[in-house]
Amino acid sequence: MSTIPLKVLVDEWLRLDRNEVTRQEIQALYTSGDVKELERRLRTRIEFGTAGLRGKMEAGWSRMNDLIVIQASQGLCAYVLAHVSQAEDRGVVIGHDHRHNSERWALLAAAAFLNQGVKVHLLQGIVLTPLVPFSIKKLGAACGIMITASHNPKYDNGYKVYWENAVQIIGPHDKGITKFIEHNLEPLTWNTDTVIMSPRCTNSTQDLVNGYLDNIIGLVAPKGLTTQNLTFVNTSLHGVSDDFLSQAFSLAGYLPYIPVKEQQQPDPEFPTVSFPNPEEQGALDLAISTADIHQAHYVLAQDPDSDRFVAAQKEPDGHWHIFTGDQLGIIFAGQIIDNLKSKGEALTSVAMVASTVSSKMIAAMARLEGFRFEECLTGFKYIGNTAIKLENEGFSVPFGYEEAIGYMFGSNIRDKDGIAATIKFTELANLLEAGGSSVLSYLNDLYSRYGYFQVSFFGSLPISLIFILLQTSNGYFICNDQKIITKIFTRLQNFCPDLMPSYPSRIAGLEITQVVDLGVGYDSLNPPTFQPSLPTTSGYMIQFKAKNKSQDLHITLTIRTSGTEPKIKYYLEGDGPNSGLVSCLLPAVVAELGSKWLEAEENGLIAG
Ligand SMILES: O=P([O-])(O)O[C@H]1O[C@H](COP(=O)(O)O)[C@@H](O)[C@H](O)[C@H]1O
Ligand SMILES: [Mg+2]
Repeated sequence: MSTIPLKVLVDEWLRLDRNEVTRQEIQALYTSGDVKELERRLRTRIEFGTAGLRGKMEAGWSRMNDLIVIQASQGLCAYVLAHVSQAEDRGVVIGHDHRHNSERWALLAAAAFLNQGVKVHLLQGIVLTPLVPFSIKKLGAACGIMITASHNPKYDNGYKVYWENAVQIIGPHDKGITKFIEHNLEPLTWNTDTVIMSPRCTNSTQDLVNGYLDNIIGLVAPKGLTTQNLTFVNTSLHGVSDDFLSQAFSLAGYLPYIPVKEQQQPDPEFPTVSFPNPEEQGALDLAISTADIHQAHYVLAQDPDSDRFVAAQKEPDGHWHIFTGDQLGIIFAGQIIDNLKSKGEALTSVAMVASTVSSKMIAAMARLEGFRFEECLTGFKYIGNTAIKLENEGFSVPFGYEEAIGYMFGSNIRDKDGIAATIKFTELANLLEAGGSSVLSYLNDLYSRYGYFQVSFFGSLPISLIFILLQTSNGYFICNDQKIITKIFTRLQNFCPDLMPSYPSRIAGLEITQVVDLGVGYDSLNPPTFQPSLPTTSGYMIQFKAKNKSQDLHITLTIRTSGTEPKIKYYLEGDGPNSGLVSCLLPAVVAELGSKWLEAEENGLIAG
């Protein structure tokens, strides 16, 4: 589209779009001569990112709207018909969350599939994301769609796509589907009125929800084995989880949790949080104050589409410890390994998966316990597909995780699941309570068994009291301008203009010893091909390893562009024999990353 005159793009939009609101948006921008905004909206087409299509709900090819949903569904349907056997009758599973437009887009997607003769398994009512992969597997469907923007701001919405293996799509399907979308741009139907009445549209939502909950209950010990002395507060962050979680608690035999009333019901306006992302600082404030009022022991939280999970524990001094994504990953891995060991099961045929930007603690556990650990690219689609690959090699894969508070349990859902994680966490907390312990103590126990890993910073201040050998510090910079992002990464790839490629050679007094650029497929330590062991990824992603020989300090620093939000994310892990030095080093690395590498001030980046 790069050479097409803007007027042609405007005319094409007005020719195809039948939604009066979005038509008017483009018309008004054209009438007022807002070329800049029209360029932003119409010059490029929205692409599959970390979790499908995701963007602002407004008119334009680069945004989320009716036309984009129809075109994406038509292209996906044609691609599935061409690549999946018996796709017509196996059908597509379609679910949606509670966001503005979500139900309408689920129906538009359903209409597109029905129009091409493909059966639709419509999950009716508001559902949670993990129900889609569960249903695909249960029904043997050909693919699945979930309309959600997960944790993004209220103005956004999205379109997650699952393949027949019930995992979100990766290459080559993402590129293949994109091509098919480009060949199916002419909308064939806008009619959603007949979808539900169609004989090819089935509704077994209640059975599927029951099966989904049974599956989760199957992950925990039978009723009656836990004490009930603990009080839990749960927040759904205005998302979809409460209905499902309350049922799961009851089926598991747990006493009901105390919901954060103001955030309990699905609300597309997300009125009490500016970002409904449980990873954001402050997102748990209301839950924590509710927990204080009720003298609760733990706070539990799911993200709005209920595929992610976070928790906090009240410490004896009254301070709340919010577990990081890596800490929860380590805790769940420990819980599963301990459980398998208590049953006398051999661990040699067990495998676990984590993304390459997650802590390496599970690798340390795997070495000591003798199970297999495999890392993969960022994004749960890679974790799910890696788990299936390992299963095909004969391993059982009871757990996988990513630092972005995503956890996968058992083999029936190869995706992260906030309800399953909440139930497993609650089971563990109750079990530990029976032995006079707590989840935080259990984490410390795991540190001393397997090594000392800890996320320990609040801003730049170390807050952990745990003795640390290896520490991580993750964060991000907000950047809304793609051109600035390109400029920043191009500069990093050409740091010394005389050398090609030439990445930075030092940071915070450490010497860079290895650069792996997964955006271009380059590993400085793998001559002569310089091919990295992980595949290349769309967007930017560069991993640096650095060391200070004299003080025996090491860091791994990964910088990447988010595929769901306008952010440059960084993931930093450091180790050395002197934990005090590591504690001082990490903020110094973050500071230099911001000021010198990313030139945050000059580029108008906002640190998160
Ligand atoms: O939004 P969710 O809960 O589906 O989560 C999605 O986005 C997260 C953030 O991705 P990024 O770092 O590219 O922004 C990913 O970690 C996750 O795998 C993906 O499923
Ligand atoms: Mg989510």
